[in-house]
Amino acid sequence: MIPVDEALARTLALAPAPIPEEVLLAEANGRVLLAPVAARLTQPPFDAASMDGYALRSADLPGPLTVVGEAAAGREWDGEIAPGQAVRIFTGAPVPDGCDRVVMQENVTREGERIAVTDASGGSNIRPRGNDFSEGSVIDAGRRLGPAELALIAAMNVPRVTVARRPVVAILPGGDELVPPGTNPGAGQIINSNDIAIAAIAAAAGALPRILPITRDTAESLRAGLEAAADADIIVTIGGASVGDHDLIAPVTEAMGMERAFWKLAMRPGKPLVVGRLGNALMLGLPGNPISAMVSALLFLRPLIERMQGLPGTQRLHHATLGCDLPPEGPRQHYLRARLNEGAAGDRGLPVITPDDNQDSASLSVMAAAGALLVRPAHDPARRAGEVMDYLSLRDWT
Ligand SMILES: Nc1nc2c(c(=O)[nH]1)N[C@H]1C(S)=C(S)[C@@H](COP(=O)(O)OP(=O)(O)OC[C@H]3O[C@@H](n4cnc5c(N)ncnc54)[C@H](O)[C@@H]3O)O[C@H]1N2
Ligand code: MOO
Repeated sequence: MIPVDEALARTLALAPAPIPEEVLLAEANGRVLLAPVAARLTQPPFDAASMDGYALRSADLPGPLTVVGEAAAGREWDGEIAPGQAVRIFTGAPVPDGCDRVVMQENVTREGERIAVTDASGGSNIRPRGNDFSEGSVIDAGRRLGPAELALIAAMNVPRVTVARRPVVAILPGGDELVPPGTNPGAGQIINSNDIAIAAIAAAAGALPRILPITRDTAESLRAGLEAAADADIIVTIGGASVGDHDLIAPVTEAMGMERAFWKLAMRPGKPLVVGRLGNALMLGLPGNPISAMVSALLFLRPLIERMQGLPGTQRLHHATLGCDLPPEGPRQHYLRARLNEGAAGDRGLPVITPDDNQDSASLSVMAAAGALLVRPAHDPARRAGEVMDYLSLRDWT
């Protein structure tokens, strides 16, 4: 069994280079930028008022002054004021030449065209030209676009962006015992619940998941399922990854010519994970136990999808203070379902993390209640409450 870090390195080494595609900005949320974006203009393009009020010369304060015109957003006043003059101005309007200050209207009294400033304290209330960005300013490639980046690129007057194509992930649940949610399970049958979770993890990482029909525990059925998935970028099977007589992933994929990167790793849960290349696709054979499948997907599928979009695909470890004593760890790196208490500030203000007593790799209720996976390296010595430990958040699945 290889260690988790080596297994992840071998998985990421399989990732093909990201494939660029151009999309409208309106379709780019959540996508990863593959080509840098350069601003086509300077923002703001002119010195702009940041308050509704009067534009004037500081030297003339406190007045009285004469209002000689009006400037609004989209309607500039293109004169130049003389000493003793002011221009009525609204937020976003270009500040007329000669003015070095906008006094907000609450600090001004006005009679006819005459104003006097009652309070001249405060700043200039002028946003200087280029205060936000200048023409040619660059947003680097390699970051995922969210609302703030989209607005910035739009303001830069760039309507289309080059992003990574979303990898297509075919998901193949397998097992004679599985029936879909909403059906009446017969004797020995259980509800297929894994595919939906794996699809959600894949989608959150930026992929396009496609759930395929449940395959049966025969080599023919599994082979047909794998063939139906062959044009995906990544094929993810669920179940049958272990060594039982009905666990067909290893023998069938081997017979189909899979180049294995590894099978089995020192990880708990998730030991039987198999990863490799099958035809033109990459393949991850996840273990069937629901928590094993989800943890394997978080640790391997998510980084692989990220790497295929040009992101690093590294795990985002956080720190927390342990809420209880723990016995020494076994030979596999352990990802324990744990509750995170952000309110109870532990050492250095870190949240307090406490693993659940039930670490069964089939217990979905524990997983759903957990906010975190506490990470314990293989052979980690006994730990005392109060020690600082690593964890993966289950809140930011992306
Ligand atoms: N002799 C050994 N037995 C097992 C070993 C081992 O090393 N030697 N490893 C164990 C570990 S660790 C795991 S994890 C499991 C994984 O087994 P498989 O990948 O072969 O999974 P299955 O046997 O097909 O299923 C396990 C369990 O999960 C349920 N399941 C499967 N698919 C779904 C689904 N889509 N939705 C909901 N539940 C699903 C299935 O009914 C089983 O209960 O092997 C151990 N055994
Ligand atoms: O590792 Mo299995 O993944 O214990 O449940």
